[in-house]
Amino acid sequence: MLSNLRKFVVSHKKIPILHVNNMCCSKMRASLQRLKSHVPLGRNYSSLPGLIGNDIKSLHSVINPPIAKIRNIGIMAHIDAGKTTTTERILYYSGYTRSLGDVDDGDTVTDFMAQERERGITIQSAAVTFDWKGYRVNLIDTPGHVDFTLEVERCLRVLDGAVAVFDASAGVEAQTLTVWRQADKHKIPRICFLNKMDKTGASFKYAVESIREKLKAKPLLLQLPLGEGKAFKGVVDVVNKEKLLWNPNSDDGKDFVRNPLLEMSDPELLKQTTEARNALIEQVADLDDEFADLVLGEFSENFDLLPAEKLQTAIRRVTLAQTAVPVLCGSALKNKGVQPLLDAVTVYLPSPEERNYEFLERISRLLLPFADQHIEIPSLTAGNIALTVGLKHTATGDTIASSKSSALAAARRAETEGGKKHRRNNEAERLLLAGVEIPEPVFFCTIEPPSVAKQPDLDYALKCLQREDPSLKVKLDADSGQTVLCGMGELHIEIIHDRIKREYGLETYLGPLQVAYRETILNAVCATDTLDRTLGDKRHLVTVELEVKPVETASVMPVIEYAGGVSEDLPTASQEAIENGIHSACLQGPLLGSPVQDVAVAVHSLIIHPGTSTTMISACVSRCIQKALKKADKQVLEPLMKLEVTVTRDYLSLVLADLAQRRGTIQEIQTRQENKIITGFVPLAEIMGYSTVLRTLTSGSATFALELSNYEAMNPQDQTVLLGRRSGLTQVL
Ligand SMILES: Nc1nc2c(ncn2[C@@H]2O[C@H](COP(=O)(O)OP(=O)(O)OP(=O)(O)O)[C@@H](O)[C@H]2O)c(=O)[nH]1
Repeated sequence: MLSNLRKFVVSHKKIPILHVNNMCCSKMRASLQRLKSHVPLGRNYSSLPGLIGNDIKSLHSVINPPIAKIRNIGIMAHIDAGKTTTTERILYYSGYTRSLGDVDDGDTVTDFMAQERERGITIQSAAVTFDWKGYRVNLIDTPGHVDFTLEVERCLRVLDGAVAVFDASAGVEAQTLTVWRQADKHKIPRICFLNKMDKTGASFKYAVESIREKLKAKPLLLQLPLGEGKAFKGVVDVVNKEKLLWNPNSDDGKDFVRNPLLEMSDPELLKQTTEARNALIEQVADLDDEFADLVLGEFSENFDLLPAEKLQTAIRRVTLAQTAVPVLCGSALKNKGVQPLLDAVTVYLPSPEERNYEFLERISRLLLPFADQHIEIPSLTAGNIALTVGLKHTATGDTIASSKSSALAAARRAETEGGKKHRRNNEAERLLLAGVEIPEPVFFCTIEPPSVAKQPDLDYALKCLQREDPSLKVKLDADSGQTVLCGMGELHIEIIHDRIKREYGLETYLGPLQVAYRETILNAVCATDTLDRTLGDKRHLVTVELEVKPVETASVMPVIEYAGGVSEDLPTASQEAIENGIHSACLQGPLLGSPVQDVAVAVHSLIIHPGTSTTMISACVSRCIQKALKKADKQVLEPLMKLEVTVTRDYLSLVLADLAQRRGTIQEIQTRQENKIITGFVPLAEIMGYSTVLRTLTSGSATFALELSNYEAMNPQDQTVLLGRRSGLTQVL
């Protein structure tokens, strides 16, 4: 079966651990089918002579470059900053494609899912491999829309470096902050690319300032733009004091000249560049002691004498140490500035051996990804990214070892290095790659197959999609027996629905989209319960006395406490049964059947008759908690979203008035060039279908980004309305 394609990273280190990640799973499935029938994508891949033709020999010679010459990088940004367009240029200049793809024409290499091409957005990450000036670059284009945050996260954990792309007219936008934080978490060295320098309103200074202020990063200005907006024609290389000008008559941007800045021809620009270079040298010297010694010793009198290579080496060190980020600029759409960006990737971002991965070596079937094409290869050296097929029991986030003993050995080593204590029977679990953090879904809706006979097919499709995308949750509604989809947003659920149709041939029906509420209690309540049941000749008897009380954890995992007498001599199996009972009871609150958040459960006493099964213990505890929750004063919590709307001045008051009607609270209104940026909070229930409303209100000129902030207590009136609607059975929002 081809349904189990998985992606992994192979390490340069000795430990045979395989890191599995299923990026591109469905894409690769599509590609395999496409490859079989030899239907090209309408793009020319002839720069890979002999490769797609299964010529393993010729391939072998190109797949194993020295590790120091490998760069595994991701491209990340806010939606629409231009990642895909930049990637297209990169592929073109590296010789991977022969023509320039265009997002707006729907013919890019990396956005090859039908939904991506139709909507002009990236949904799944796509991997491509190409060479640039003797370096092997494995590049992953990640989605920018907030609904697909998890996809970005699972890419980041296997990457060595990243290029953060910004819209130079907007600077740091909401989703940039999210991906930046994710990259911080995975300690990914980065380069910033200020794209869209050709756009009206583009401002290098503004964008750099926003990197400094919002991302709290130290930007290293390696370039200065030559003109902005319509006047943008090239860049100045600050490190080398050179001017890079693109030929205005060249329609693909391949033709550009690099000339040293001279006193005679460019006195003003030379002065400006020298100042920028001196500032850069001082900034790097502040961050790197070795460089500071060099600069203060040999070159203190005249920074002009400092060779560019020495400065580059120091910039590389601070980039790898993540104490600063190199900043470059250009316009991917107008084909300017992409080649120097590629140079910077090879010069400043790390090779796999400069990162602390400890992965492994071989697997039976290996594929090298070229977006939606792939080539089977016999083996791969460490440090590369590839795909594998046929893993039936793995899912996103798994780490695979070649053998249990190697995993244990590696775990032991990790333990020694980490210097932490660990339980013996848990050794293998220790050697996991940093897992992906799966965000909680905020929307749900029912999904029905076209007929009852198709239910197994739907279950299968959902199972496969969930393995690829753990942010999609599927559950069964115990009352109605319906399948329920839980997702990250309207777009997320829409795409899943569409994929079930296109990839699994099933026309399904979605129920109305509903908000995933939570519940909590406002006071502490005690309850007792006894379960006495005789099954066959066995008597099961349990009596429990417990207390549920409010605590502030912002989590649906209840805090569990035992009174002194209870925990003594409590067998592990009984303890597990109690905790299972507690957890299952807290999954369905008494108000809406939603998960209960912010509670602690204290077990005061427990009497178990000998021979009572653990299932009965769980059932008794669960029933007792339900009883206590019912008695308590209860509160519905609703998802509160952080909202950022970018709108022109003319429409500001309209948008604000509309937000007020949606129970929105405004945090601040900033001015960014001609635009106003509104940031605030609004309940999710009030913001469904907002994209259409905003488009209508502002004649399509405004954009917005939405992110879950927290769960907030609903006010009593709104709660009464909601409960009233729910008791009338289905709530339609
Ligand atoms: N003016 C200008 N427009 C650009 C530039 N780069 C991209 N665009 C346009 O910006 C829009 C978004 O470009 P994409 O490349 O799809 O952006 P993206 O970041 O990949 O978007 P997602 O994948 O959906 O997050 C398209 O209409 C592009 O034509 C640029 O350098 N200048």
